[in-house]
Amino acid sequence: MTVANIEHDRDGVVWFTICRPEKRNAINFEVMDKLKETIKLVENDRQAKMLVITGTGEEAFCSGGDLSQFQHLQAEGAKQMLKRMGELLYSLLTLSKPTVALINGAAMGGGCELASACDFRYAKSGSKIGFIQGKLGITTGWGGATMLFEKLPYAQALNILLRAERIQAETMQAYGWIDAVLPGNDLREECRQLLAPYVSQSVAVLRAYKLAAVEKWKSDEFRMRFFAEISRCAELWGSEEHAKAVQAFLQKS
Ligand SMILES: CC[C@H](C(=O)O)C(=O)SCCNC(=O)CCNC(=O)[C@H](O)C(C)(C)COP(=O)(O)OP(=O)(O)OC[C@H]1O[C@@H](n2cnc3c(N)ncnc32)[C@H](O)[C@@H]1OP(=O)(O)O
Repeated sequence: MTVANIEHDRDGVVWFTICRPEKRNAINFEVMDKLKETIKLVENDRQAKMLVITGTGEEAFCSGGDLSQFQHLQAEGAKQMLKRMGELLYSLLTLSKPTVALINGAAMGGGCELASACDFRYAKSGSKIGFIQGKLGITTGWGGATMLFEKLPYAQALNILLRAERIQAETMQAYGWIDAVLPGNDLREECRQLLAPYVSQSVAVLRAYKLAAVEKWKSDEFRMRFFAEISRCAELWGSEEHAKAVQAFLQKS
């Protein structure tokens, strides 16, 4: 059973679907490998115009890191895992083609960071969005805070991170993090309708505009901030608060 599906639309849209509904599309090392492969494919495929990332099922887009797999990671192992996914989201953020997170349900923890690395976020009405890492005794560990501070007004970004709460998609739209709330009767078709004006442009035009946007994130200063956030999360990873919070979650399940 594959952990992710990659599909190519005739209009140049590449669809990456996480296929772990039994874990609410949690990200493990296999998903990371598939995502890395897809980002490289979209970057190098002249026919690829856009990348859409979504999840399988009605319940969740992505529930973040796979706690059942990552709970056993100690200091160095945790740091390597966080940096590995951080590099992936950095490459997604700076991909030279427009990207979309199609939020088909709950987005929690690193799932919100995955969506934050995309250019657009379209959410099914009623989806819950949770930068809840603070409640686990850690911070965002895949660059999510740095990206939020880049994409939202400072106080709004800090409000979302410090609250560490589950927030309705409609509210996150008012905050400026969600770009469109969709009925979700046929979510992919509703997404395709939003993308139609974009994919009518040539790959060269889409790529040129995206590069105009991401050049600023290719600076050493931005990368330093992005990976300093990850190092701070790694420091908190070993805290007793984090261990207890993870165990509490896994034992409730
Ligand atoms: C690695 C760091 C990273 C970062 O922030 O940088 C992180 O993402 S840390 C992880 C943060 N994520 C979470 O804490 C989210 C945990 N999940 C949930 O809050 C809920 O599952 C939710 C809202 C996504 C969906 O709720 P729902 O009621 O629909 O489902 P259940 O909670 O009953 O879960 C069903 C089933 O899936 C398993 N599950 C869900 N999320 C994860 C996860 N992140 N890792 C591993 N497993 C997960 C859950 O244990 C249940 O399994 P079952 O065997 O059926 O009991």
